[in-house]
Amino acid sequence: MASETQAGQDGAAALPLPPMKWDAWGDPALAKPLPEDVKGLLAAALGVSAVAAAALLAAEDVRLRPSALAAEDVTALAAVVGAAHLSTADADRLPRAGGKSTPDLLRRRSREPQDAPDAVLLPGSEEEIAAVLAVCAERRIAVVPFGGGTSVVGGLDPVRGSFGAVVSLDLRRLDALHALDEVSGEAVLGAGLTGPRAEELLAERGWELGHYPQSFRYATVGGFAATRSSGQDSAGHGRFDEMVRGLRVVTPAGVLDLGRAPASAAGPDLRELFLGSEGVFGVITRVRVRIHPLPAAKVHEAWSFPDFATGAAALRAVEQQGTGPTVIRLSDEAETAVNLAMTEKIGGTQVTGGCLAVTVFEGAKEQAEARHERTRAVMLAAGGTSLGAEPAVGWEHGRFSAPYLRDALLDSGALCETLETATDWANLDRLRTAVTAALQAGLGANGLVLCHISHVYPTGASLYFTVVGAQQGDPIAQWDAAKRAACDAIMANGGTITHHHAVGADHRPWMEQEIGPLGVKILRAVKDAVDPVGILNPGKLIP
Ligand SMILES: Cc1cc2nc3c(=O)[nH]c(=O)nc-3n(C[C@H](O)[C@H](O)[C@H](O)COP(=O)(O)OP(=O)(O)OC[C@H]3O[C@@H](n4cnc5c(N)ncnc54)[C@H](O)[C@@H]3O)c2cc1C
Repeated sequence: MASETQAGQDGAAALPLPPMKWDAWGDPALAKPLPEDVKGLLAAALGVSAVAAAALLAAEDVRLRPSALAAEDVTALAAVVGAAHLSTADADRLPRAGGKSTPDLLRRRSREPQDAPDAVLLPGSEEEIAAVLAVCAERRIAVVPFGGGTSVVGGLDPVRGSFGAVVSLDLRRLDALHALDEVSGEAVLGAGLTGPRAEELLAERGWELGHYPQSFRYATVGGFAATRSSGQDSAGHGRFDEMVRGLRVVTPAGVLDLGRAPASAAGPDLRELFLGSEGVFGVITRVRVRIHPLPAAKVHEAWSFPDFATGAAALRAVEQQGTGPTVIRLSDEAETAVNLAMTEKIGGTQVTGGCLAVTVFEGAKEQAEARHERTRAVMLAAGGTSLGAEPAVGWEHGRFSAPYLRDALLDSGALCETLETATDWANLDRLRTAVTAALQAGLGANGLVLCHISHVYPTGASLYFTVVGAQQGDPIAQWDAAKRAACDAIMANGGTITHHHAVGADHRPWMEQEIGPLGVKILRAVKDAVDPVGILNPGKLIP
């Protein structure tokens, strides 16, 4: 890596690196190239050509903009976290340069100078975080809280805003299980715990949180809370924000400890202000969550529906009758046809025609079986045909692998990205049709638009779109145009700008339409109260 950073600060990483590769998803050992037959299919059906793909760069060839942190700022911050927990080395800045959206990954391939935080700090306690925020407010340095680094909405963009420099506040050292209350079924988790580590610590005592987003292996507890994340088991365990009983948040104006009782009538619930606050109002340091005993049994069943509308009606009936699946999801015809729900079978023989649905049930053995039987009856009555357990087991087996597939697609010259929204059941078809049409128009005739439902509520559901097309010209601009068209279609057709990916920088232009000008004014007023200098995560969430 070449930059004109302060002398001696270039070179080897001084801090522990994030576990993910800096320019791709996850563990490089698990990355797989696309099989030749899938490449052939992509070339024939979508005109995808590997020639279009910008090559990956070696880390040494990346040029970062130089660190703008003054020597006195480095000294002041090192006095708080310790010199061993601060770095301005490019090798530490590069892996915190952004999140893992497709534009993020494509930007990492650029030979032009890339944006990166001016320094990385690893605080070890709430006191250190409070002191870092005080130094940054006084010295006018912006701060981007960094959890697992899996944002797909530009939530980690190293924006300096009106400040002279920006630092990444990597929260990985807040990784303790602080308390486990087996009587109430609650645990207090450090914000920097990754999903697997949190589950491991709970499992040692026989408990589970049950939050499994596709980014589970790398995302953190603080990140889940800061983005209102939703996991694949949301039908059984709820969204992450529904699991949160309490939060500790360090703001530049002081510390908040929110959530005193299982329920309260003491005015508006301030936890809600910090859930989904995306590092703009404060740094979440601890999260008190509802937990449940590790399930003793699991039952799987997959289903085929003749079309998406029939399948969606079945999911609605299951949710409205409360029959209790832990997982319930439905792929549309296009997603079913390419076997996207079962990553390891992509491009292979079709598992079913029509639309594939997956259900999983958990709990004590009798509970899981009873939930399965009740749900089964509703699915049959709604026109479903059982495919047995195997396709649902297959989905579960490959459920964290799809992001590796995206890397392989990008390398092969395909453009691949996702977006999501939610609406009421009565509006689901209208919204899906409008967003599909907008994405299709944005990608051109050869683009493939796939959709699934993966989160259901008594009154509505999420819609998750995956697009695959040929990279043409500047793929970042190509996706930007398609995404803008889709976001406009979402707003015009009664959807929310995001169901679980959050707002970040990418959805910020639509926030005023989402919550109205008075809503924006309220968020700005809260920002002024908790972060009067405005150092926290500039350019995100609030328009
Ligand atoms: C391949 C892939 C699949 C995904 N699948 C899902 C999914 O199934 N469900 C889902 O909900 N999301 C999903 N996401 C999105 C992402 O994983 C979530 O938004 C996740 O909750 C982010 O957690 P993180 O720890 O990685 O946070 P980061 O990406 O590090 O940060 C996200 C935002 O929160 C802020 N932040 C992080 N930690 C804190 C903290 N402690 N205090 C204050 N602010 C903080 C950051 O500043 C940033 O604005 C996916 C992303 C990818 C790349």
